[in-house]
Amino acid sequence: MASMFSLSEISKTSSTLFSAYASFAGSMMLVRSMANELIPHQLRSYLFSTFRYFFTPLSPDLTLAIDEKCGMTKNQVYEAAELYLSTKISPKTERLKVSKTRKQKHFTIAIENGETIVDQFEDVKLTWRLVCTEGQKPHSGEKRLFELSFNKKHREKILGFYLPYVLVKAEEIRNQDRMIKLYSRQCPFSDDDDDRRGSWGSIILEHPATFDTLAMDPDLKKMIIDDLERFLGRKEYYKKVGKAWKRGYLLFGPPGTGKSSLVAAMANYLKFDIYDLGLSSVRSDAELRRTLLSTSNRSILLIEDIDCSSEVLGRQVGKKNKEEPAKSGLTLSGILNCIDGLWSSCGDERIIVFTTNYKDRIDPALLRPGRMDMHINMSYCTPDGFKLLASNYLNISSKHNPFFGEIDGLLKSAEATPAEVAEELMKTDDADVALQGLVSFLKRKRDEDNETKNKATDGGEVPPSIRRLNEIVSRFKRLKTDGDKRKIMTTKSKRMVKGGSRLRRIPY
Ligand SMILES: Nc1ncnc2c1ncn2[C@@H]1O[C@H](COP(=O)(O)OP(=O)(O)OP(=O)(O)O)[C@@H](O)[C@H]1O
Ligand SMILES: [Mg+2]
Repeated sequence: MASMFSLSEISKTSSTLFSAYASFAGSMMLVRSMANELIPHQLRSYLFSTFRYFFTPLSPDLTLAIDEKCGMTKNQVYEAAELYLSTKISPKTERLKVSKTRKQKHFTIAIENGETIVDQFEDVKLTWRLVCTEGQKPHSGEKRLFELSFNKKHREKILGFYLPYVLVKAEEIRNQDRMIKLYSRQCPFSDDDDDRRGSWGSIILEHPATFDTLAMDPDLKKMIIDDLERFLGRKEYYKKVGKAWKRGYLLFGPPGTGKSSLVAAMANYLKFDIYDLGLSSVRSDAELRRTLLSTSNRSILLIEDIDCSSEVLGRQVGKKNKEEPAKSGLTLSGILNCIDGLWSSCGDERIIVFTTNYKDRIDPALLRPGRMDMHINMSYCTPDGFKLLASNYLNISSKHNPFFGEIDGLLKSAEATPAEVAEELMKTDDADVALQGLVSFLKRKRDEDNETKNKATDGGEVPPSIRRLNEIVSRFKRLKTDGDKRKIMTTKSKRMVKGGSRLRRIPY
């Protein structure tokens, strides 16, 4: 056919095309290498980006790059995003990273390099993407960042509301998985081992007490929870009024009324660690300062049985035996000043709790107005307290139960602690038998109380030393049966062993 090219013509055309392309490519390479030689690097990248700007269609999206680090420190937004996104993983995600340390309760799940997650915030659709690249400098390791893309018109909303929302959500997730620790001071067996003195050892606090399981006056309980909530939300307020962001509680009441349980409930509620400071092991102000400085924010500093500590604290004043060196150079007001001074200059979200069985015996410095923000009286078991314990321990309510009325009446005339009532309720699974046992126990208690009162009226007031002895005996009886429940919180726990003439705690 006339219109058809002959084979030789086709090969001629293609060889012409090829040589034209080769010469074009050659000239481009030449131009490029000349440009590399002649145009400085910065100008070159500017020209390229301008070129790209004019020749690529305008994107309606904005991408925020959220680097893992800000210089040397961790980027809070990156950390929060990592946690937040672990709850947003969709079934479409193809690669995930799973990890767990020995002490973590749950697996940590995170997306892998290149994976994307789509999130919705009000009417805005957002896309998160994890990008991992090799660091540019040798040994600089992997560089990780999240890219967050969304429509440009939502910039204000995302920066002003969405990212703060991610930070809050991440904090909530962190708190859910956070394990609360109970710190105690490590005390070396040799008094000369100064290096280890004052350092803290910790175990995971697995005390089950919560505000729901605590038998106490419902109004008081609500007041404490409200107080804690208000405290947590008042960071700016404390700053404004120029006060350290801390709160002090003095818990007082007879043994077994739930002081230590309340501290555990507070810690569980706030997700704060507890630092249990046994004052008897602190030898000097310097040691105390060092010890307190190594406690962390969002924690409760617990000083149990402060009335007993005052004996330790007073030793340097009333040293009876001149041969025996003073073990403590501390006074309570010295300690309080140290705590005040340190915490007004460093540390946030601190709670201090002192407990005592005898409020009337403690140093007036502690009771001075403004020192402890709340004085909480943990009292004997009330009818309301009993109802809660019955529901928790036996899963029964007051409805149609013939024992409840009688027990309510008995609780008004006999002083029984929640620990004693709980002890009776735990004796058997049969609710009626347990309640019957509690009735007999309360009657016995009431008769004993009356007997003591009668003796007091017959032969004058019971001397304080006898009263104290009675209290110690009843406390001991309770301890013997209730010991295993107390082992975590109390300072008189199994962690103590006898060493020489003193009781010493086993370091963790
Ligand atoms: N108010 C309460 N509500 C619920 N359980 C309680 C309460 N008080 C005591 N218990 C029970 O008694 C046990 C001992 O209580 P806890 O150690 O809290 O008393 P405490 O007031 O600290 O005593 P102590 O003055 O001897 O240190 C708890 O583990 C708990 O089982
Ligand atoms: Mg206690």
